[in-house]
Amino acid sequence: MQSLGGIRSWPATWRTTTASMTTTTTESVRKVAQVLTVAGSDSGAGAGIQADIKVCAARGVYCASVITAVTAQNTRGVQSVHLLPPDSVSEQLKSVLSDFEVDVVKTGMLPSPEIVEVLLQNLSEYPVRGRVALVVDPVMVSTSGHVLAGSSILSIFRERLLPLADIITPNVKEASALLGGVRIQTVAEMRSAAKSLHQMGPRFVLVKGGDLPDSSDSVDVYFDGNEFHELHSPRIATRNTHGTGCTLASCIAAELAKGSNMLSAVKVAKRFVDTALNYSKDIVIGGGMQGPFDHFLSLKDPQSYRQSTFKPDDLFLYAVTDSRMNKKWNRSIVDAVKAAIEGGATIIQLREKEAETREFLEEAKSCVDICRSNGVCLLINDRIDIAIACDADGVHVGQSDMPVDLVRSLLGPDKIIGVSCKTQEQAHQAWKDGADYIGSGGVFPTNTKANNRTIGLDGLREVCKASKLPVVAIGGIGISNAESVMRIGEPNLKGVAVVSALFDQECVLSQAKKLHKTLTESKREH
Ligand SMILES: Nc1ncnc2c1ncn2[C@@H]1O[C@H](COP(=O)(O)OP(=O)(O)OP(=O)(O)O)[C@@H](O)[C@H]1O
Ligand SMILES: Cc1ncc(CO)c(N)n1
Ligand SMILES: [Mg+2]
Repeated sequence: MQSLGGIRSWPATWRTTTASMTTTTTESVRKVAQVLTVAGSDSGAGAGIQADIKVCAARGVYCASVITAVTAQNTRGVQSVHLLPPDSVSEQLKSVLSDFEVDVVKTGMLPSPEIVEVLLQNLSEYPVRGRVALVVDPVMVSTSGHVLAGSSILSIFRERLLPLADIITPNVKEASALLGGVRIQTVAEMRSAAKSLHQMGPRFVLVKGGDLPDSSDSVDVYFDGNEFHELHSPRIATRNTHGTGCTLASCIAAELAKGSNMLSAVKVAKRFVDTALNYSKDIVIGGGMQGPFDHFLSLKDPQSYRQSTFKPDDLFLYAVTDSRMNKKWNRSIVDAVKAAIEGGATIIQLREKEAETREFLEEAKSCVDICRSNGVCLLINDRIDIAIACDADGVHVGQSDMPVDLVRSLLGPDKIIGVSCKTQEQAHQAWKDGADYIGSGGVFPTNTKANNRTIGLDGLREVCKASKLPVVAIGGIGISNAESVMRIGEPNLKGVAVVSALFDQECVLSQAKKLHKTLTESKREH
């Protein structure tokens, strides 16, 4: 198989040629993998064009769309189907194929022989970029039993479209229809159907077994003309399987567009469908028998959204946990966090250098619940993986941890990122990289952090002056000296972060209350 380009990025000199001149620019260009889906619109957005675009986006591939039909569909079934005129389909195809560098064309609902004809015509006029380029999902009947493409398309499919296809992905009913109605009720019959379909000309065949009766596994049969592969996954008990077929085919197309070989693309796609079904097995969208699922693995219960978005004033009394201190005082992280919040902490950071990952994750999840129900943000020190896994509000990183811009790209735009800065240069960089706040210190000598240079109140003032970001002071701060810190009077110094002053104490609650009082008084005075 010829390999495809995939995502290419080259920073080298780029030459653009126009009719009148040649310019040389050193700007880098980033080519992206591109799929074109030719399919029907599903108003319920679980299948069809809408699914295809979501899958490609989820897989990091651009997806252009040519609409062949507009269906009125929901989770109860298909209410109507409106075919677009073949001329309109043809215009859409020309627009995309004449302009975009399409790597892979994926077809879904092709509801009439005339529409297949204009597709074939355009594919011959505008060869696509990759030569492994055509994924045909021969959509015919919806799971609810509605005909999306009738028997009139069978002969043009068999004779002209399938021979051009790199892969076809029929479900058992579609495989049966293409083969003139043969019985397909077992994996053995799926294998024999795959073989017969291969003789119609596609390079690879995947017969999907989502609708195979009485199977505890969901089995798909792949045939490359030589060898069979059975792809098994446990059948997921869910009503949300609408659009699995479109999703599988689009994911195959997306992986091919990135340069994958066919078998790897199919395996990734199967795993993607499986993961998405599992993630969304209990979501409720619509009142009918077959619901859509979540291609981005990110739909959430409205209750679970972050209660409070970050405000600079949240840095006022910033509590940072420490496992050694909790051990020493024989309390859990969860109890420490509860007491700190009750005493007035306005933001929490879990800084657990010694905890085992599994244990830390469980504790972090409990802390997220506590913080969220109190409207207090929870950050994780350094461990981006834990922050993602427990859906914390953000992370705090040091200068030798993962760079802030990379953290931002991993966590997305709405998570909080704080970064420790000792110098003006670091403060400038924090702003450029998209941090939300700066932690600056150690202001005073501290035992909590070994080999940590003390910057003093002067150093803190410099960092504040160098940045537009809100700053929280850290290092050796407690009830006795918090006021002297706040007195430096820089407008972006929003509060103090404390470790020992709260957690290396017998009673976290009373220390938090005292510190909160001190800070409130010093705020009133300045
Ligand atoms: N309940 C399930 N659990 C796990 N995998 C499933 C389940 N249902 C379908 N699949 C998988 O989803 C993919 C699509 O298969 P299916 O046979 O349902 O296609 P389809 O009928 O064309 O889909 P649709 O018409 O609903 O879009 C296959 O890889 C199949 O194994
Ligand atoms: C538009 C459209 N395409 C494909 C399918 C198959 O799931 C569907 N239900 N609707
Ligand atoms: Mg199905």
